Amino acid sequence: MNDVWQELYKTVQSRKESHQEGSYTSYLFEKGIDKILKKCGEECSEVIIAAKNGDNAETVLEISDMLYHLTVLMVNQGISLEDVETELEKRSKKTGNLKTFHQVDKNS
Ligand SMILES: N=c1c2ncn([C@@H]3O[C@H](COP(=O)(O)OP(=O)(O)OP(=O)(O)O)[C@@H](O)[C@H]3O)c2ncn1[C@@H]1O[C@H](COP(=O)(O)O)[C@@H](O)[C@H]1O
Repeated sequence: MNDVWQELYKTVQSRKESHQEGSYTSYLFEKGIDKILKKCGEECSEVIIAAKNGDNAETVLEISDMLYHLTVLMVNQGISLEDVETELEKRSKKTGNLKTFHQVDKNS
């Protein structure tokens, strides 16, 4: 997964650096942040509906769409894969998080 995601990240980065004719990614960068965020929101809703319907094949497609659009968002904002990896790594060192999250829930 890491290799595929790294490859995708590089492709998306190259689309940001130079416009490519017929590229959907270039189209998103041209439209800008509002469009990118709108697509992230849409894809998230589609993941929810597919999962709620118990359709795993459709859910996999929608998760992939979402990961792609999140990757475009990351590149747009200058967030690297390593930034996310570092955060996940940091969290992986801490288990037994139920109480922490429960407290956050109660306070919100
Ligand atoms: N992973 C993806 C990927 N997932 C989804 N999509 C596109 O995302 C779009 C979303 O579809 P929707 O039906 O939601 O939206 P739409 O109506 O087509 O378009 P909108 O006007 O709503 O944006 C479709 O056009 C898909 O083709 C993707 N487009 C590109 N990639 C990756 O990006 C690489 C570069 O692609 P290009 O930038 O097109 O060269 C590809 O090789 C892939 O690896």
